Amino acid sequence: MSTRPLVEVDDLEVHFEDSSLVGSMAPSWLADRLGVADDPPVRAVDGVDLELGENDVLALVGESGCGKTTLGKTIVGLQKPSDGSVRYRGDDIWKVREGTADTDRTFEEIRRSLQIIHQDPGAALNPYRSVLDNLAVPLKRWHPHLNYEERRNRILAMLERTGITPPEDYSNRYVHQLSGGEQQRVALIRALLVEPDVILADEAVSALDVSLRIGAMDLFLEMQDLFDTSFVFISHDLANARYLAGKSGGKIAVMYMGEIVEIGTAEEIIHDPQHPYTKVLQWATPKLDAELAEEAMRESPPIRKIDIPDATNPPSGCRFHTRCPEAREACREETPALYDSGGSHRTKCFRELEDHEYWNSEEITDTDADPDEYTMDAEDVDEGSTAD
Ligand SMILES: Nc1ncnc2c1ncn2[C@@H]1O[C@H](COP(=O)(O)OP(=O)(O)OP(=O)(O)O)[C@@H](O)[C@H]1O
Repeated sequence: MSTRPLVEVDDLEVHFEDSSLVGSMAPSWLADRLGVADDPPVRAVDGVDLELGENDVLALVGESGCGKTTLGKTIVGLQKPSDGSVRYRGDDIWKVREGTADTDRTFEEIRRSLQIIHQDPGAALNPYRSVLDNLAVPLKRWHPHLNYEERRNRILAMLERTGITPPEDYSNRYVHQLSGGEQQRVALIRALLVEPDVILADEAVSALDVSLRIGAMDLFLEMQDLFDTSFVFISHDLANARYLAGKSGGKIAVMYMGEIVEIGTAEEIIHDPQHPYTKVLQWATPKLDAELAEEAMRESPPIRKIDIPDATNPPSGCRFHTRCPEAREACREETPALYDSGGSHRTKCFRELEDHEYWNSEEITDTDADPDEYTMDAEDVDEGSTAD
């Protein structure tokens, strides 16, 4: 059996020409007049290295706009990298797509193997067709040899497995007649029916009521285990990431301004966070640890400034230095790498290096943040979300 990772992300960059939305459509004189002709690109993903194994779980977490969706879409081949590569079983996805890879693998095979579930499950389903008709679509495309009866049997079996019972009854209902939770299950079945190796679930549980969220996450993990599928979960909520990575033995990757700043197991990230930004996320997720919640909320946020810098012009050195309470002059001047923090834990911070000049350089200080100004969207999950 190959020990090669299922997906390898190597020095990945996705930069969006911000001006392209206007500039590409407008004549150059108009782009010049609008002042968008030479706008720097948005660095949505900027130098990310990652590996995803077979039957693996990765939870990508970070605040809005940090690049989670762009990275996720690039991992499953829906977004073209500006630089770097994403390889599926050793083959560069975009080279395969463009016909320049030295392989027998087709892009169709890669597309089938890498699936996505959106935040709004209804978006991927036709509300005015029955559940059966909706679920027949991927089967017809990827398993054209199946006849009607075989397709129906597979769909009914999947409905039953995911708790949508009685399946005969549900299969005839229109999608718009289903609850949000039921639609999410149908979207999951739709992705699983093509037997993918990886499913990207982009904020797939965020839209659900808190009471349904744990059940939905449990179902994802059960299906992940049952079908030996790897999952990349995107969440702005560290509590969800903790639950998903903790229960599956997977990893959490914390993103900030297009970069992964810390990666490790749920235990490492939650109980031993090293990066100052991860500590901010933890502070902003009060229900993460009920015992510490009250105490933490009384404290000031572990951050100097609330505003996220401009993604077209990220700060020099460590991108978090403008907000980091631990920042020193060295952080402004030099860019940290992901350093070994023990085990599978890696942290992009000079504080991991005992002998780095960081320790002798001057502290960066400015105004303290007011806790009431802190606006990060910290959605709660209930007590049951505590993963051990
Ligand atoms: N097609 C695009 N064209 C230009 N800029 C884009 C495009 N897609 C994303 N961006 C920008 O790239 C950055 C990262 O966006 P992305 O959606 O990946 O972040 P995110 O962490 O998933 O955010 P959210 O949690 O709000 O979905 C943002 O500044 C966003 O405005």
